[in-house]
Amino acid sequence: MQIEVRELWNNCLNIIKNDISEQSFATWFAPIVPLKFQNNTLLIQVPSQFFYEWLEEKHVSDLRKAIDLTIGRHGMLEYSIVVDNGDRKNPPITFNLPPTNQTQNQQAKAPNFPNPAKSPFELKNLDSLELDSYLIPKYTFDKFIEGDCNRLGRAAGMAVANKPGLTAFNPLMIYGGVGLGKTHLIQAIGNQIKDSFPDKFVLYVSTEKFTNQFVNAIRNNSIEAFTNFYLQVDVLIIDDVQFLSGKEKTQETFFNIFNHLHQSGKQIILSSDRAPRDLAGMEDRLLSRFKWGLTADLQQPDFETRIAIIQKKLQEDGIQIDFDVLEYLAHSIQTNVRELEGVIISLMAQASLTRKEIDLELAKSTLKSIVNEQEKELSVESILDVVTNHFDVDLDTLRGKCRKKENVFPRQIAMYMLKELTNLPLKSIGYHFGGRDHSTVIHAVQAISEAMETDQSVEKTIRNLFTRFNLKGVQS
Ligand SMILES: Nc1ncnc2c1ncn2[C@@H]1O[C@H](COP(=O)(O)OP(=O)(O)OP(=O)(O)O)[C@@H](O)[C@H]1O
Repeated sequence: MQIEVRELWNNCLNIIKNDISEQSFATWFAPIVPLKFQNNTLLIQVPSQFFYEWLEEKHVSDLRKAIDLTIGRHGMLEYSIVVDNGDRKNPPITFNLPPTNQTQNQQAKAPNFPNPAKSPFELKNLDSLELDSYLIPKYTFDKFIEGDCNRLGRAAGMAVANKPGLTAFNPLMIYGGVGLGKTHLIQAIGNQIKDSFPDKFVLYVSTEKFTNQFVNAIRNNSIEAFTNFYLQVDVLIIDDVQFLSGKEKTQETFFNIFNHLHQSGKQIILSSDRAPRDLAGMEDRLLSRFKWGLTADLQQPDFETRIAIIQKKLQEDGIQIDFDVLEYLAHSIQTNVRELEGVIISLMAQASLTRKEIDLELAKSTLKSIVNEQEKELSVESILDVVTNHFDVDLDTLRGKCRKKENVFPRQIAMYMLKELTNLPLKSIGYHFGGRDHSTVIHAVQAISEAMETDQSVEKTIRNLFTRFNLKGVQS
């Protein structure tokens, strides 16, 4: 029986492995222990309540698929959670993973519109139906940390949420790079409107989904029903409009829907990964509509905002960490809030697995294990490694306070390289050299830049160091 359950679970793992990232697999599935298989029910042991909740929230569809393919559509899954004293909870918690024929998968997944039960094409009378907005409740303003990076977008979003369709911000277009909070912000607007104006029909839809619905409507000869459905929306939230690029027919239909809603005083909220002026493959008339209201960008969060975001996320899980750990995390992950969240989650998982406190050591080892190869190559450590090897100084001396010329020069080169090869702000570079302030870094960068102009050997040295990172030459 034991062998059978292990084999069964290994088969599940092989299926899941193909569907998720290596890191997620290692973090969330490798620690699971299969315990029993009986009456079509697989019992697995997970290390903590947090694990169980995470799997249920994020990997329900992966598990369902694996169970379907190994046990069959009637397969069930049960959890046993290891409690703090190392014992298993008894009886096991039954995981809410029903057989496929009464599946709840769709609810657990990202909004998957249209849902057959509520197909927009069958919609006859809005009043008689409870409509799904496809909003995720956790995306609220309260959880969206404000900083210089998002102040305008957040304020405009609040204004729109308070008076949908009645401000000049129509459409409201939020744009910005990957993982900077566009979806969170536009969903927060939708959630707040739903709270304050329960009668309004708020609809969130990704551009991809909108396009698929449109293509299906063409195929089913139901364009009119499709358009009519959208014309009944009071607040239309469309995510990732850059995906409309090059899709002329979808753009045309969207243009008509847009015009109609706008003229009727309905609110339109859009997100894009770039500014309207940079949206290639988009009809001019649509682009000009996008610019009618307010366009606000989300930028990379600054250090203080990153600290606040980390604090908030940990607070939500009732976890407190020392400021030096917070500072380390905020200095190490600069670009993307999603990445920042990923690290926090891995950190919590590691702490839960190893039953350790989240301290600097755990933060460093967790972070180290999740940076990808390219980042590894250009990590602070690797750059300092190249410099210390080249000049034959040890790391502590390089980072330390010694003012001897033979140490100052490599230190200034290291600062220069960090400035050139990473996106780290000057303050963070200083942090890696015993907490020196940004003016020391500016001075070092200037000194090396000038030396390169006047002294060919310095220029050659830098060139050599850069080639270690497969860069063709010095970036000016
Ligand atoms: N200011 C913020 N405060 C709190 N959480 C944030 C903030 N900005 C982003 N996040 C979180 O970061 C994660 C990524 O955000 P989101 O998915 O909204 O980014 P996005 O810009 O839509 O990314 P993509 O371009 O990949 O679609 C989410 O979990 C979100 O809650």
